[in-house]
Amino acid sequence: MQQDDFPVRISGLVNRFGDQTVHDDLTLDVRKGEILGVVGGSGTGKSVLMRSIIGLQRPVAGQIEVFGNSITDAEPDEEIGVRCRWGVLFQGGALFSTLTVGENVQVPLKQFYPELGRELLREIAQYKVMLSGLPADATSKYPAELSGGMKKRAGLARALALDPELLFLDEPTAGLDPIGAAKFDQLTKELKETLGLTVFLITHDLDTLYEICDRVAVLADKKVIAVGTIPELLATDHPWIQDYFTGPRGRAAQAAQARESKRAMSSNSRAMDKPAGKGA
Ligand SMILES: Nc1ncnc2c1ncn2[C@@H]1O[C@H](COP(=O)(O)OP(=O)(O)OP(=O)(O)O)[C@@H](O)[C@H]1O
Repeated sequence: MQQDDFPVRISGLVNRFGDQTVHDDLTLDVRKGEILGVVGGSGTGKSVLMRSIIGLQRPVAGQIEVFGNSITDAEPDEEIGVRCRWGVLFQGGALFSTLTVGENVQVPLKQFYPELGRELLREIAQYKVMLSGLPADATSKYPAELSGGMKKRAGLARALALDPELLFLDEPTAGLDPIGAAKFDQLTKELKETLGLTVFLITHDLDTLYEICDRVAVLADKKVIAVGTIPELLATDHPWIQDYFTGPRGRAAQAAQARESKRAMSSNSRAMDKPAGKGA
């Protein structure tokens, strides 16, 4: 694999707050076009890792490259070119409460493309809102007028504003009901496939991991202790990985995915059995 095959490369990362070491010699590569699930117990440093990648957290040591550009060495001005190639959905959406959804989506557009006219800004924002599965009239609403699920979608619309190649999602399904969470998962997968995105997805949601993640990176002991497909992870004997994936919730998610695959296969084979011709 070549440099271009890894939009994000992290090596030797160290993050500390006072005498608390969060990451110690952490290494991780994100492959182009994958949905990489990032899991780990609470406080293991998943969000700090994401913030380090997008330049919001200055690490104590280590190298982070995004699209071949060093984030760790760069001056703030140098990062701009790379920054517009990613979008971020923060935990809770992080929408500006005094702006409408449409105006929220316009924020990064105005920042990176100040020359865009008002009408074009409005049209792009409207398109991103609809791409995120919100009704068109959500554009003129304020965050306080939206449900939790709609806020996530509004945050997603803003993350997609600049047509990113790389999308960061921090616990996108947290707080959603199971149906809303499943719909958000499907939307993420569809966006990845249609827009050719690479997705860095922090989650505690086992259904999300089983349904849409190509690989999963596990944070524990201040490092990424394993990265691979779920079957590959299951083949390791790390106790946290075993507890996480084979505990009651892990087994339930695995069973749900097996049922879903069976249902998809039987509806595919019914479609193939159908005789072609008039009315078929
Ligand atoms: N700005 C900060 N100042 C001091 N400590 C911080 C700061 N940001 C994060 N931490 C600490 O770093 C550790 C990792 O935090 P982080 O938010 O990355 O965890 P996480 O794995 O995302 O957790 P969760 O799954 O609960 O969201 C925590 O102990 C947290 O208190």
